[in-house]
This record gives sequence, structure tokens and C-alpha cells, in this order.
Amino acid sequence: MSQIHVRANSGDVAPYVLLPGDPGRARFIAETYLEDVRQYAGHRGLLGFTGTYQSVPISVQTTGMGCPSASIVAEELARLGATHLLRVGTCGAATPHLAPADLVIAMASVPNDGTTRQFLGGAPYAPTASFELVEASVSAARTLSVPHHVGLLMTEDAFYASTPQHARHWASYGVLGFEMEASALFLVAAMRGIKAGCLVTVSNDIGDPQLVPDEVLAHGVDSMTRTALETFVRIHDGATPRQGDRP
Ligand SMILES: O=P(O)(O)O[C@H]1O[C@H](CO)[C@@H](O)[C@H]1O
Ligand SMILES: O=c1cc[nH]c(=O)[nH]1
Repeated sequence: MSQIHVRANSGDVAPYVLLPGDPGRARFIAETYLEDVRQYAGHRGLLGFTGTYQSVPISVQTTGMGCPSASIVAEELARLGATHLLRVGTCGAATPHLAPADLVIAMASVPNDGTTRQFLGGAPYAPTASFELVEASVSAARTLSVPHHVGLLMTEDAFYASTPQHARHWASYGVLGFEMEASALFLVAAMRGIKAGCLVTVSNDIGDPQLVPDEVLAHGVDSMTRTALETFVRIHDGATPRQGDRP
């Protein structure tokens, strides 16, 4: 049955789904890295594509910006049979330790957003990435020689509310970068019994409207995407019995 927002049917979406916020990035990833691609959704600009990477079926689904949209997409993907969701996004750096286009592999995200608050009724909760996805992402980044940081993000609603002072305050608690979807993806995945992870590349400093130069960000998106695809290959290979494995 087609979902209300992600207008796809069961069988359209692969178990492994990359989640960019930006529909342009979804199309770019699908057309650049996947083979045998077909677009399965486009309603409301939530472009979705399925293809293969090294023979592993993989989808790329736009989340849109912010937790309300990302939580809808995650819920509908779970209903469509997705088992592993891996965000491929951008973040604002909270600390000078992060350079432009650096890769961050999230372990968890501070939920400074209204969507998780509504789901949880205000109860305290720590939205956390799947260890399987974190471990496979770190391993993939190491193999591909992609420099990376592993740690805490903050998810927020109001892009323009954050200031450098706010960022430095949260950096003193270990927050590396700010973005707008991870907390809801981690929570919805936990509620649905599926796995979620989040990779982000640094597009700017918090409170600084200056984006990193296009060619630098393109390099960050490429490194992040290759890391994400290799992550899914590892998980798929680990889950698929090879010849000689015991039944
Ligand atoms: O580049 P994406 O994946 O959209 O991610 C970040 O960029 C948007 C804000 O500019 C928010 O969606 C934020 O999370
Ligand atoms: O949420 C975000 C994403 C990228 N850059 C920011 O400053 N904030």
C-alpha cells in the first residue's frame, strides 16, 4: 500500500536506505554512485531512488529539513520494509576542532527538537545510533582513509537561533556539530525496531552564514557517501551467509 508522503509501495524500497535532507543530494547520489537506478517517489519533493552498489540493493530517500519531516519519512520507510537507515547530511561545526568537510559519525544526538519531545511526552531520553551502523561506518571510513570524528551531535529545530556562543557552550559538553534530523531518526528507528545511523559532513561553523567553498563541500559529500555505501556493503556481507559458512 502506498504511504501518504513517501508515495511508494512495498518492494520499491531496499532494506538499506541513505537519507540526505536535500533532494538534490539524493538525485546526485543515486545518479553518481548507484547502478540500475529507478526513481520510486517524488511527491512533495521527497525524491526516492533505488539501485545497486556493488550488487547490494540500496535506496536513497530525501528526508526534507527538520525532525517533523524526517520522522514521517522514517516511519513510512519502516512500513515499506527498510531495516537500516543511514543519514548522509551536513552539519554546522560546534568546535574549531572540526575542519570544513570533515566527516562526523554520530554516536548519539542531543534532542533539542520538538518532534522527539512530542513522541516522548517530555520524558528524558538519549537518541542513540545503532552500534552496528556506527561500527561498520568507522570501519568503512578507516578502510577508505577518510578522516573522521566519532561522537555527539545536537539536533535542533531553529537553524538561525544558534549562535557561536551557544555552540561553544554545547561543545563544552562534547557536542561536535549541530544538525536537524538525527534525534528523530534514532528515536523512530528505536520505536520501530530498525537500525539508524548518521553521517554528516561539515558545511559551516555554527552562527556563520558562510558555507565552505563548493568544491570543498563536494569533496566532503563524496567522502561521506562512499563511507556510507561501504558501510551498507559491510553490513550486507556480514548478514549474508557465504559459501562454507555453517547453516
Ligand atoms: O544537508 P542536510 O542533510 O539537509 O542537513 C542539514 O542541512 C539543513 C539545514 O541547512 C538541515 O536539514 C540540516 O540537518
Ligand atoms: O543544522 C545545521 C546544518 C548545517 N549547518 C548548520 O549551521 N546547522
